[in-house]
Amino acid sequence: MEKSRAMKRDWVATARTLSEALPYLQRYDDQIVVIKFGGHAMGDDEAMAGFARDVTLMKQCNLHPVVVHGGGPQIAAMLKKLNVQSEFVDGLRVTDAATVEIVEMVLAGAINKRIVSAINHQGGRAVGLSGKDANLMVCEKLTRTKRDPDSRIEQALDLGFVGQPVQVNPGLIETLVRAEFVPVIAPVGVGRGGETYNVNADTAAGAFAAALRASRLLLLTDVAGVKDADGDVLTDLSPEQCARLIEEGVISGGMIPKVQTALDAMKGGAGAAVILDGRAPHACLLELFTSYGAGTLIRS
Ligand SMILES: Nc1ncnc2c1ncn2[C@@H]1O[C@H](COP(=O)(O)OP(=O)(O)O)[C@@H](O)[C@H]1O
Ligand SMILES: CC(=O)N[C@@H](CCC(=O)OP(=O)(O)O)C(=O)O
Repeated sequence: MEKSRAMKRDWVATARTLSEALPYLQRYDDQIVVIKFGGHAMGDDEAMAGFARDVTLMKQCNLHPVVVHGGGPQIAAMLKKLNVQSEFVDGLRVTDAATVEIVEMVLAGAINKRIVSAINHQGGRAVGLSGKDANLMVCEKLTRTKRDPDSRIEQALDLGFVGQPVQVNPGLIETLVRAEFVPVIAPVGVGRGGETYNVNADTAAGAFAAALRASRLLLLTDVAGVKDADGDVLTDLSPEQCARLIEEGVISGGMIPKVQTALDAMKGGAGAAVILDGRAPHACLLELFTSYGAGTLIRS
């Protein structure tokens, strides 16, 4: 008797949570949400299954998820296995001709199909693509310079086949979304001469979020959100606050391009961006469908 009463209380709480989701389901009805699923956020098979289930639930609720995935740690493991050295400049992998082949194999092959299978296993209809399909993401070679500390002269850095998206053609994605599919996109771009480019997955996700005028860009990473100088997660940030935190050095390392991607995507047409911990169970659902949210919301 005692036990069944306690169970009933749990059911009521569950029903209340479902009921509280109504305004959020209405807000995101027929909206596109781009989700960047980073290599660190992927975790084991159970975490992958949880992510796939949440994505399938979103689609079932008539919210249109578009997944852009990374795979940095998985590329690193494959390069190590094949004895290929790799280095990073400003968080970007210097990518020579041999490396770009391995990057494409890992991202557009193994990881892309793992995510597609996981979503389809949950009853979704995922379709795996890379930026090469239908010229989805046309790139130019990324140019970077570095100031020599002694002469103060800017020197050009050659990162090889690292691409900067210059044109996103989202037509195929829009067609798939309307036909009830879930696009899963590997951040491999195509050059105007047909060459292959390795694109940072945050950058690729931001470019798609802007081109698709997504109502949200969710950047799943391995920290709870953007933290202040005391290490506390900030729930809301404006572009001005982001600029100040970068200037003060509170936002540093890999978080700088992530925040920059969020700001660029918003400038390009996305509604708002959220940086959140992809390893936390149901992170996307909590962010989209509850009043608590998760992570750091960046909006104007
Ligand atoms: N203010 C900050 N708040 C949160 N994380 C920060 C901050 N400044 C720097 N970081 C670092 O940024 C990292 C996230 O960037 P990165 O490792 O490139 O993520 P991913 O591999 O998911 O793309 C965090 O793990 C953290 O070490
Ligand atoms: C140019 C560049 O650095 N490309 C990245 C692409 C994958 C990526 O960004 O994956 P995560 O999001 O898991 O880090 C790389 O080669 O690692």
